[in-house]
Amino acid sequence: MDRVCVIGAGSSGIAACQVLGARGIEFDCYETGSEIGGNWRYLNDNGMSSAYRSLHINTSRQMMEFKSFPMPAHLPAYPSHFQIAEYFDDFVKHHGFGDRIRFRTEVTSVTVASRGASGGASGGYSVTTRDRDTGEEVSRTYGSVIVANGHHWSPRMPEPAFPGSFDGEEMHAHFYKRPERFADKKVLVLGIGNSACDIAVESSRVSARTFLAMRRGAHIMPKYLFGMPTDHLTTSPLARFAPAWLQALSLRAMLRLARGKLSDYGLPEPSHAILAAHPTVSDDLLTRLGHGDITVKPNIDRLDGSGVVFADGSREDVDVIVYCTGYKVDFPFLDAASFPAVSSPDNEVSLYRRVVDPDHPGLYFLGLIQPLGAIMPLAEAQSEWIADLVSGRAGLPSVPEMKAEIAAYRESLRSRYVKSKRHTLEVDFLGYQRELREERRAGAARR
Ligand SMILES: NC(=O)C1=CN([C@@H]2O[C@H](COP(=O)(O)OP(=O)(O)OC[C@H]3O[C@@H](n4cnc5c(N)ncnc54)[C@H](OP(=O)(O)O)[C@@H]3O)[C@@H](O)[C@H]2O)C=CC1
Repeated sequence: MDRVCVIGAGSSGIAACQVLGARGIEFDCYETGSEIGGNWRYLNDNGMSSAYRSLHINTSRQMMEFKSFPMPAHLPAYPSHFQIAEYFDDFVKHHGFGDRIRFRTEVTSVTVASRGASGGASGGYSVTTRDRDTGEEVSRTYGSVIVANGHHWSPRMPEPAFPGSFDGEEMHAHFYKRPERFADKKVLVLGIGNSACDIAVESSRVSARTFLAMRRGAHIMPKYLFGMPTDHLTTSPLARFAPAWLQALSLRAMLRLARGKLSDYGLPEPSHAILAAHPTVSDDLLTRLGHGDITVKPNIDRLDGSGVVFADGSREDVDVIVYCTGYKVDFPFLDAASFPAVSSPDNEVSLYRRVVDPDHPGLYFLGLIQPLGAIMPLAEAQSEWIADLVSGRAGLPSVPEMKAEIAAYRESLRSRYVKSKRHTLEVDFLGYQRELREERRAGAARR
């Protein structure tokens, strides 16, 4: 069996390492930074973590833990990034594969190798790495490559850029770490995703004024409903067996009961259905709005020197704009022309069951999903399927069948979600696990 290359030792990469190791599949894992944990390693020296000092995950501990190593019960329902990074360290120690990760080693290119170079069925892939300390570049050939470099690290600024010019400071959420920099300033936070809400809440505690501008409303979900983490309700037996419309209806009723109308807090009522957008989870936002410490605004219309003019024609003086406008799906080591399935500037991804590039046998993408829930257990389930494929325990359908599944998935996104570059990777936490289980069964039958 060919040796496997795993790119990245964040939460998805380490899930792959664990599964490959347990199946006796040889692998090398390359990580640009000095430690594991990816996004969850605050101030990661790979430069790719978007974590801020106060970050706590917004899915519950039970939702995010790996099946092969549950999170300790003493951790809170919503652990901090410090606790999550420590849990990942313990996960790697527990499974004993730390010595297989080559730290401070950046993958600079992955290209299709000439047929036979790896001894595998396909030609395999030539993976070039650069040692960050010595600068030494090495190329090795692998039959299979698992790409797990994350999709929340490459900042996406507003597109197109807003007209006009701004005299103050502009920054993307990726670079935000602590609120002190906003002390006594007039801060404008753009977006209504999870970064925008967390950053606006923090800013509102120290700033002179905080504005939160958005181009549409969002159904703000609390972290707790009826005394339990909200995602315990969304993975309850009702959610397991009820159709999507019934889940949405009951969630809407529960939110209305517990939280009231969003317009009561000064937020625009969303024009989309409740599960038609990636959830924005925040308890604190509504309180900060109620305290009058955050002022809601519509989208920016234009930048105007010392301030900003909004879509409703109002103008405010602003010192700092924080663009919480999401991230690009980005693979700097893949040439866009050679790997079009993952190279769309609009985050469109064409992968069979969100993992397999039909035109590149042996190339797998891990954790390249955006669940209504946590990525970690899904990356673990994807890794089990990839291990089936690598070890020959499962086979894939034909290329046309895979492309038909991709087209059907894209169509399902179009019909369900608000059109946005942030809704190209969405999967249902439970439904996607079911899908992978069925795929593994079907794959085994194809051998
Ligand atoms: N505590 C946690 O666990 C946290 C998790 N996260 C996760 O990280 C990921 C990234 O989140 P986030 O950084 O919030 O990014 P998102 O992509 O989720 O949200 C981007 C926001 O910016 C808006 N936007 C994009 N472009 C423009 C524009 N040109 N003009 C106006 N608005 C614009 C989007 O609006 P539209 O919908 O119209 O496109 C959306 O409201 C998500 O998966 C999120 O759940 C983030 C922070 C904390």
